[in-house]
Amino acid sequence: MNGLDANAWQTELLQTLDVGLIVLDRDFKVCLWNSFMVNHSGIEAQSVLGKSLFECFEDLPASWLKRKLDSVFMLGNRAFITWQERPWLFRFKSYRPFTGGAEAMYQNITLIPLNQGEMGAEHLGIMIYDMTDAALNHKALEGANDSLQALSRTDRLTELYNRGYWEECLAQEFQRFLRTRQTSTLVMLDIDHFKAINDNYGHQAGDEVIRQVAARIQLLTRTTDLCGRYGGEEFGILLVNTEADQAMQFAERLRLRIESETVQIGSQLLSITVSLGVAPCHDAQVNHSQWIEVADQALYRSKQTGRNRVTLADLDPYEQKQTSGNLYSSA
Ligand SMILES: Nc1nc2c(ncn2[C@@H]2O[C@H](COP(=O)(O)OP(=O)(O)OP(=O)(O)O)[C@@H](O)[C@H]2O)c(=O)[nH]1
Repeated sequence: MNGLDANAWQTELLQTLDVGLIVLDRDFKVCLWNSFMVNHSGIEAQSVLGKSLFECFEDLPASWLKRKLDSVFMLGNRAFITWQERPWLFRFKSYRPFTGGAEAMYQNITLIPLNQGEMGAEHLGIMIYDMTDAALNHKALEGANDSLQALSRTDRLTELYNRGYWEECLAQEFQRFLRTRQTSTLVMLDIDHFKAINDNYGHQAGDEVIRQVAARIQLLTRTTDLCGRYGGEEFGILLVNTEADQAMQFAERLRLRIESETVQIGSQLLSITVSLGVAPCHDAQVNHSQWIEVADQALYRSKQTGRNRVTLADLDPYEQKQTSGNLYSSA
């Protein structure tokens, strides 16, 4: 085989390669434009050969790309641009049926210095790899992981956080309090006489009451607050960056809201009340479990003293303030 033949089949191979191939000179003028580029850009080689790439493709990120190309020309090192860094350089449609979901073809780019001399490379090859399948698979996997993570944190009945994840958040918040001394306050809430609802109206009615109480909690809290289902009909609400008096006002508002809105079960309208315990984070608590314990004691006190009320925990358990109806009182 002579040199001319070798040149011919090498050119033929480059033309049919399923990879985009462009060769540029130092003025960014196009010296080679293979059939992959013709097929995907819709622009024939004779329309771009001898012209500046940046004149032919005005939507290229010119200053960013020129910087990259110049450094390959000068330093003579290869450079890579991945689809994660920049999804595409040339905005090509993605035709393959499997990758129909992609807005455009995802690309990995390799920049290769060619004809290296003392003054750096004289030419530069740009290779464009179609990464659409890999990128979409990667994104689908990420999406599935996100959904799985959300599912593993969520209580199925109420769509609030489940106990495990909510406690993790509380433990983190407790650590943050130790570092920053910024007070957050915990509100524990339990539905009153819930067993009677189950007994009188059935378990499904009980579930609906739990769902409705959760919906009201979600409605009255901010997105930064962390609401979880702690047990059957008990909920934990962590009010981030909130002092005890503001938390008491919140808890009283929530209590009133639940008391004033009936829950419809079939043709019946049920009146629901809840008891609450409020506990700000405090130095006297050694960990988040003690924090829950203190709030739970205040909740227990609300139950003991008649239910449908809010009790503020005190480090001295005999010094608890309460609200019931519209009145604040001391126990
Ligand atoms: N429907 C339903 N019931 C539940 C669920 N989890 C726990 N329970 C029931 O909730 C009831 C809780 O009753 P108790 O702990 O005696 O409390 P209570 O009747 O609310 O009384 P007080 O809290 O003292 O006002 C029990 O009957 C549990 O079986 C649930 O997911 N769905």
